[in-house]
Amino acid sequence: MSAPELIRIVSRDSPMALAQVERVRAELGALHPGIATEVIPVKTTGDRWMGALSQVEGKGAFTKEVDAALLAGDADLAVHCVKDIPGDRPLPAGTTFAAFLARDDVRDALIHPGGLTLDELPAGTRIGTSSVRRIAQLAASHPQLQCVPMRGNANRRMEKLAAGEADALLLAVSGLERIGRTDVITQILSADEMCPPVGAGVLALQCREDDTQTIDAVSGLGHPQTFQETTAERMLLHVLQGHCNSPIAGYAKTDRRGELSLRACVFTPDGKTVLNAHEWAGPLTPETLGTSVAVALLRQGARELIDGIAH
Ligand SMILES: NCc1[nH]cc(CCC(=O)O)c1CC(=O)O
Repeated sequence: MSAPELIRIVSRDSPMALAQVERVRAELGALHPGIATEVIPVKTTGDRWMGALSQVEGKGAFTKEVDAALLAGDADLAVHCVKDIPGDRPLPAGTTFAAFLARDDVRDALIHPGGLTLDELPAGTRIGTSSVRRIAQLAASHPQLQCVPMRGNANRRMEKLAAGEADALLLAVSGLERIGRTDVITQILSADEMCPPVGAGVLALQCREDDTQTIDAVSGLGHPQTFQETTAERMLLHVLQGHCNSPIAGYAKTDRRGELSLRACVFTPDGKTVLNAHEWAGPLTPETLGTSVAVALLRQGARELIDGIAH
């Protein structure tokens, strides 16, 4: 199969999303210098709507319009944060993952203009985040702090912080790296203090499943270890069937010996109940590891907990 002359790349139009596309273009350019690329930015429902995501299409709000452009043939390749791709339903029919790029930092960071750490923040400090995963974990570890709703892309959240809408923010380290703003970080939270979300720090390349020309051209950008980790995490999310208000964390990690393990937690929104499971893959495939950890959480009552949260 001959390589395509041009690959049209569709993505959200936030500064972070466009930086992600530039990474893809750079990696693709190094692998296939002969392929030209064109960027097609689109605004998604998730970018326009500043209320609760559960009031729009929930988790699909950041991917719907991008996937529609891919399926309509207006673009050949979609770049998504895996974290933003719904895990409780299959990918849109007719599309497939062609590659997962090497994983970036999975951790969350605190941004506090006064330079304090989480432990040092005075009671009542307002943390701007609408993430149910961050809210639940913070309620469990730092109940004296108060979360206030905060949506919008990372640059806009920093503007809102400067305008006094919150006293501090929690944002992904990888996102801040992509927009060149690691300077605002005052503390990086370890994955043990704040368990990352499924797909943290991973970019997915999605194609039409019949477009073997583009799939073949971009599949060389895939990172095998990231593929294994992401596959285990997404299977966990699929089996748990979480909804857009489910506080779920899941983090698969490959150690120095190459051994894959998966930790996952399901919380109540108030952080008072924390279900926790951790397993090593051993001979299991990543899919089976994800299923096994999900089953361990279901045995602890995850179904009742997830279904008990309004959405
Ligand atoms: N919810 C938006 C979003 N989607 C992916 C990232 C970060 C980058 C990543 O984890 O791939 C962010 C920003 C954030 O949570 O701070």
